[in-house]
Amino acid sequence: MTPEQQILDLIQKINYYNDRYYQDSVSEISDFEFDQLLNQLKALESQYPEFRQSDSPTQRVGGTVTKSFNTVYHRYPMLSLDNTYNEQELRNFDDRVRKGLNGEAYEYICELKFDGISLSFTYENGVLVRGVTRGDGTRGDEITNNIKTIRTLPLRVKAAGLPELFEVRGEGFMPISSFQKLNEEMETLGENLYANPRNAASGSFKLQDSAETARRALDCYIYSFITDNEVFKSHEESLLELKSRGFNVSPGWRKVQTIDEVIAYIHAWEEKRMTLPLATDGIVIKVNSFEQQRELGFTAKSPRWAISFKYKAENKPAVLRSVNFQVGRIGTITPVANLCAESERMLPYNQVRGVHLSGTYVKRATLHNANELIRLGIRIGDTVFVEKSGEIIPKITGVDITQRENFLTVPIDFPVNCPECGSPLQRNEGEVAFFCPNDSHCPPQLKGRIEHFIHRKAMNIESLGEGKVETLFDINLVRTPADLYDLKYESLLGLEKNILNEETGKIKKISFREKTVENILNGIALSKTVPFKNVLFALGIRFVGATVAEKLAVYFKSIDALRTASYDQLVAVPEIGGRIAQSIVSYFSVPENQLLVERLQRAGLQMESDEKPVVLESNVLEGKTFVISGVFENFDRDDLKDKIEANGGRILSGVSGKLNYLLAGANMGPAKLEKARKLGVTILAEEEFLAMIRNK
Ligand SMILES: NC(=O)c1ccc[n+]([C@@H]2O[C@H](COP(=O)([O-])OP(=O)(O)OC[C@H]3O[C@@H](n4cnc5c(N)ncnc54)[C@H](O)[C@@H]3O)[C@@H](O)[C@H]2O)c1
Ligand SMILES: [Zn+2]
Repeated sequence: MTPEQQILDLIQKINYYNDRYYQDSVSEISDFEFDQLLNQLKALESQYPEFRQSDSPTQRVGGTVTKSFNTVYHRYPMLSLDNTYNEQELRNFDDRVRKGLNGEAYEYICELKFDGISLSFTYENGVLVRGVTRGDGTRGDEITNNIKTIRTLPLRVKAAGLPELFEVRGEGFMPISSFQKLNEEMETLGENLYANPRNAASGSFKLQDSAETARRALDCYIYSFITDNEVFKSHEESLLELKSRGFNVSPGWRKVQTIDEVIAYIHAWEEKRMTLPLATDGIVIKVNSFEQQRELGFTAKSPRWAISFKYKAENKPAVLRSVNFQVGRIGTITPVANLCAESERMLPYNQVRGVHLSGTYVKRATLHNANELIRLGIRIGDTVFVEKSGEIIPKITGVDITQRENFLTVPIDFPVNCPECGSPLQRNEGEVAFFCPNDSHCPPQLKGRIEHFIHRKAMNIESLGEGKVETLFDINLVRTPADLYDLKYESLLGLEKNILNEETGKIKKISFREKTVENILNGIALSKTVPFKNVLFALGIRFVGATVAEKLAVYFKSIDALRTASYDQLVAVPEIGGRIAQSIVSYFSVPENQLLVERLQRAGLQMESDEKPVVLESNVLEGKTFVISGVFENFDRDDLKDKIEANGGRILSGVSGKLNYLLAGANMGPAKLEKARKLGVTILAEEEFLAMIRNK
């Protein structure tokens, strides 16, 4: 490859990973690997400046804005930070600072680098008015409703002594405990898991449904204060002031005088950060004086007065003792490695503690699927390398072949039969995972189906959560979701079970007391009013997630129409592809499933829907956006919304510069009207709107 091709090739790769990371909240490679690609590109660009591209990822902030939110221009650009993984480069940074400041004395502030997403909050007269993501650094997504779910973020602060308009910035993050809870939930729902808390935070701050964002218990640390005119002299002063005004400033920061002290701070936190309730991926070092920050200035992508030091994920040897094959809710087989420290190789497995890695002892790591076993080429008895991705989830990264001379190793046999029910395993063409096809009798699949059924997004029987389903399942009281509707007070009262958590070794006692039983039965009774689309989702048909279930419910309107639909009828539904259609046809061809649906029908669940599909009347409003406000004569608001959509228009949630029309009824708020006028949005009366759609 010529250097030019190499440069173009790297740019293409980096752009791809950037898109996955910032838009889809997915990391396909580790941060370290990503940063190495970026460094290769930097090196090539400085060696061959003639091939440098003006829009190279070395020259700009990696993120973008999305179509799902209002785009807002930042008053002050939101930049990235230069980063390094080694101390020598940190000393080089210090040299540049010293030269840049011509021998003036200077101080640094060291802070933890929180692993989440960068957010900007604007306050007017002390009131929080806007929250925006970093986006591409110049423009971001306005996610005000979502950031208002952060409990530690003050909606109002004492304005005395502060400018009328100011901005604070911080890192929005998902605490590790929320992250683990969220992933457990995603697993029950059969959805893709988040690889780390950063990706989970990024995905959760950008949800359309703020109520769901609120449930995910996000948080934010504030680390900067920005205004037009200088209020504080230094970063230190602003941190202290932010704290005293009620902002959530992380207490770990420290002022130091020399780069050696910076390095000592880095060492001090390397292990200690693992005990924090959130993920951190390094340290940020900032020149303290604002005056000096201005002297040093910025590059196109980052300030010259700051740098981040990123910790390389700790990687340690471990011994692969055995592999378990777990059966998931939809029958997927996942190999899981049982590990121990090298010094524990000879201990019986129930006495091992595991490898100490990034703050905890690790005994297990997922191996994902059969292909991963082949890719790694590992054998039982091997010495393998383990690290935690995003410092949370342990993963095997490779094998130390040299150790094979010293220890006996044996190949891993991927099972041919389901370890739980003995059925021969299958694998669909083009998929990596093997699965157990016995979905009507395989115990973990049956139990998983019930857990999915009662989930908040399905039948919402939350009173049955946390081990109760397991209890009822194990004593054969509930083997299918339909059994829930036959439960009696007397058969539940007094039941008890101790459940062992294999990871922590702790035992949890589940007991069914009067109040519990009442709650359970009430929850079950209430679930009979849950709409058809939820019931359909609750059945847990493969590939029928919540969105697909809603589409099917709107289109077919009843379970009877759906279960008799042919493959051809199904693929004729917009956005329903062959894979989903096939899965639905197979589902309803299984006698157990037919019986289940009949029993649920008899129990009185909602098996019909009255939701109207959007029938397109015209496209006169195509590409036009609307906000509806106030009261109308001929329509209620839902009708209006339907009308707009039926004619190709789109509804936005708030007035912004991007909006085309504000549809104004009687009694609408003057503030909204005023804002629309200011932004030059066309204001429509009901009559004018009717004329528009009559002209189609
Ligand atoms: N794995 C992948 O596929 C992939 C893809 C793209 C980017 N990345 C990672 O993301 C990095 C680039 O992202 P970036 O531009 O956001 O840089 P960054 O995350 O390395 O550093 C800048 C960010 O740090 C955050 N930050 C946390 N604590 C802070 C504090 N105390 N003070 C100031 N800022 C603080 C801010 O959000 C700021 O925007 C890359 O270096 C790479 O590691 C990974
Ligand atoms: Zn099975």
